[in-house]
Amino acid sequence: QGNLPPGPPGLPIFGNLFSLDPELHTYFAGLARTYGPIFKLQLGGKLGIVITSPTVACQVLKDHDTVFANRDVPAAGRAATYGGSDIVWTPYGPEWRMLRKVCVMKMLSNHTLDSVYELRRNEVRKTVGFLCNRDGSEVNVGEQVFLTVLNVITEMMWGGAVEGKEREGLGAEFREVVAEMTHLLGKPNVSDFFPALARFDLQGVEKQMHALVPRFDGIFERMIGKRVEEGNKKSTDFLQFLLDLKDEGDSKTPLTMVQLKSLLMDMVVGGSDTSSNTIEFALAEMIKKPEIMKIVQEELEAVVGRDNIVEESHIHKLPYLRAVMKETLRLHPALPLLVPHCPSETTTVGGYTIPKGSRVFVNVWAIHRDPSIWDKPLEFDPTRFLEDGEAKWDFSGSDFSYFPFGSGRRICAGIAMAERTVLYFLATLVHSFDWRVTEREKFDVSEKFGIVLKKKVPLTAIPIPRLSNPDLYK
Ligand code: HEM
Repeated sequence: QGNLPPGPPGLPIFGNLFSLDPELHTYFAGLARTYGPIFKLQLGGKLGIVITSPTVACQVLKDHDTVFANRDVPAAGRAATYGGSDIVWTPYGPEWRMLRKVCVMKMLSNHTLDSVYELRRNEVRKTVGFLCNRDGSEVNVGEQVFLTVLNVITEMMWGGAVEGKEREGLGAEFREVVAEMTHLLGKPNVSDFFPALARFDLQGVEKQMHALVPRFDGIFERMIGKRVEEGNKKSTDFLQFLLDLKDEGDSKTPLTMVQLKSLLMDMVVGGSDTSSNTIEFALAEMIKKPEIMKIVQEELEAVVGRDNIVEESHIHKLPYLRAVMKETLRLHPALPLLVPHCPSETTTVGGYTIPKGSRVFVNVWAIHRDPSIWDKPLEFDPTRFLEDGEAKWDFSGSDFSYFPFGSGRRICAGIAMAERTVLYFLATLVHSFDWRVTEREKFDVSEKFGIVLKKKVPLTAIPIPRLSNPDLYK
């Protein structure tokens, strides 16, 4: 086994499995204080390795990137994505490269995103209208933001194919299924820790996931069937692009129907909760610190004006708001442990042996709060990302003290989309409304762990219109 990293003592057979705290990110941060920036946990038959420093993270995600650009696919992940045929779970190799290229260079490129701005705008404007008509009553902010982000994604996937009541129904259905899927993905599963027991699916995680997938698959099949029947070659949405690509089939690694559906799944599951939880946390932090909200509103007034509405083209002129997004992702990175990596061969990192097949967690949440890197790390202070910080810390993953989207080959495939969605939507919410909350909620920004981090108590607030002209809300 070589020189394995240190770690807490465990029980025979089960190792440290029974001492796992459900809030894994804080639990791991606590263990790192005792065992250092690289430590091990025996999770039944599986070795878990936790990385908690920029130096070691750099070795994993940069120096040995190709070795660690693999995944140890959990049973729930496999069940959710047609056997792991999507970008997130496909092993590093030609198929993953093809999927990534399709996604990053075509579907989520700046060019494509520009061409579908109108769709994002429509959805955001609809939500603004809805919020304006709440007549001083509370709204569940996370729910509204999620539904909007999801509508943007589905619009981009298959355009205006779904309208009216069917659309509302789909929104509610998707929210429920995404929530249950992320819950199952974040839940420790005996099948993953004792592969010999996997076929018994003792906790029923796979069974539950298999029951959820058809609810998406049915919708995907319906949309695909409709499109193929109509032969709508004029559409410029993702679905048409993917169907054309599949039909071309001339490359060495052709796109299969299963991969096509898995890509749709990645968009829905990977793109919705992440962006909407980030917006919810950002708003909650600004409600907690009204002086920051005021600066953002002043910046918006100077750039957009009170007698005008925010457009996506404004977001490049809003450095303070961008700093708010960065600071939100520093304190509340949407994927606090990234998506676990897995070395394809035994490798030495930080002087220790990391055996092939281990499950490697990079605790980006803890690095983002490390007092040896960040001044007053627990304070929400966007100014640290202005001036020198603006260039120093970006989303590219080149600085291992700040990398909320990961780094290296497996870095998030949706950064450009996430940036636009979060900045544009957040700007609109803060520009169009003042947000009033009850005393209790004013100070609450606590988190609940999951593969996607979320607010422990959903943010409920009253939107108070603040623009000069009621017509701006139509
Ligand atoms: C604020 C929003 C978001 C954050 C913070 C975020 C963060 C991340 C992180 C940390 C990873 C894992 C990196 C690793 O494995 O080391 C990831 C992977 C991924 N993200 Fe995002 N993400 C966001 C939004 C999105 C959006 C909008 C999409 C697409 C519509 C998306 C698609 C993906 C995909 C497909 C992967 C898997 C990449 C691979 O394994 O090659 N994400 N994201």
